[in-house]
Amino acid sequence: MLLRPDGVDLARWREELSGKGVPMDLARFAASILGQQDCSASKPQCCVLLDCSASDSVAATYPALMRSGLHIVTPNKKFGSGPLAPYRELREFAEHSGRSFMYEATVGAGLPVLSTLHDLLLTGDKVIRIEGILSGTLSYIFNTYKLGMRFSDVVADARAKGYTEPDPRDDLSGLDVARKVVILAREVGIPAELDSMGVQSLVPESLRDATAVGVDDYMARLPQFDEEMASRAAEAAANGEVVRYVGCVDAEAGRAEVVLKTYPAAHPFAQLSGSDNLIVFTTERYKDRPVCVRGPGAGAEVTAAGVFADLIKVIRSHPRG
Ligand SMILES: NC(=O)C1=CN([C@@H]2O[C@H](COP(=O)(O)OP(=O)(O)OC[C@H]3O[C@@H](n4cnc5c(N)ncnc54)[C@H](OP(=O)(O)O)[C@@H]3O)[C@@H](O)[C@H]2O)C=CC1
Ligand SMILES: N[C@@H](CC=O)C(=O)O
Repeated sequence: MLLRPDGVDLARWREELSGKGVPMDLARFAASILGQQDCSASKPQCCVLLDCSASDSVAATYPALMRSGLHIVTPNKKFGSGPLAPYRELREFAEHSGRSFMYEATVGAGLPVLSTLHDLLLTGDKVIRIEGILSGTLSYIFNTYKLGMRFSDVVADARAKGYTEPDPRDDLSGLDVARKVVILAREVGIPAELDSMGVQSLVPESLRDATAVGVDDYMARLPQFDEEMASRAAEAAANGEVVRYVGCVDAEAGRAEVVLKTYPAAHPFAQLSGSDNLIVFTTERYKDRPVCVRGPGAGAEVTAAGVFADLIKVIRSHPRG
């Protein structure tokens, strides 16, 4: 892993590294590693791929990289919510080979969501239901937006704060929440696939079709949705309700879904602030008073902390690689 020295400009640092032949594309880097000898045999130290991109092509290299001896730490949801068969194979390979696949930051960023779930399962608890506000971006938008504001301004603000995905369409379409729900559902044994998840988009058809335009064009077209959002929010407010985007895993029914619902203003989902996530685990052990994990669920600092904690765990549990 290469760490940028304090005070060095990112662009200049990148230029310097590529001048020294350091590959800056993770997928190409992966290919170059695979061209070498078995990583675990050739290097005594712990080798970890730290994928902090949102790239499908980097995620596709995980199985081969793990077979070559690397551990994988990532906040990237593409592999964990990708096709089920390779996902299961990688988890099984990791289990038998002692390689680690660590992905805490894929759900709730730095919040202990997956580790809490793992500990509940590890100690014999049975999950009944997982429900929550799983998007820092959508939470921020709903918590910040007030009548009279422009919806598009609040989205731009969330993007500037580093809460959105590299492509904010993933957040506004509900796809990012659906990915997190797939990851959670698989933890409790539901063979969830992203394609079969019912996802309700926050933005209208006309904007959803804008796949051909780039992110900046999309952001420029977003004000077209301002009026519709204002009338939707006004309607909910007139009924004393708020609109929230919620992911739900019903472990008993073996079902997972993402829904846009209205809640009374006193509901815990309506009481959040900023980019807060709130994940509620109802289990056999915690049936009457479920376990709740709450806190900021997006942003560079908290996400980096989640990734770093995973990295430290890998290094500690594999001191010799
Ligand atoms: N932002 C957040 O709050 C959270 C993010 N995540 C996840 O973290 C990941 C990163 O998100 P975020 O930091 O917000 O996104 P950014 O767009 O800020 O950063 C992504 C980085 O990945 C780099 N990148 C993309 N493809 C490659 C590649 N093939 N090889 C090397 N570098 C590459 C990009 O470089 P370049 O700019 O040159 O393209 C960019 O620097 C995503 O998977 C996201 O889902 C998870 C939890 C919270
Ligand atoms: N874009 C995501 C970032 C974390 O996964 C979000 O808003 O929650």
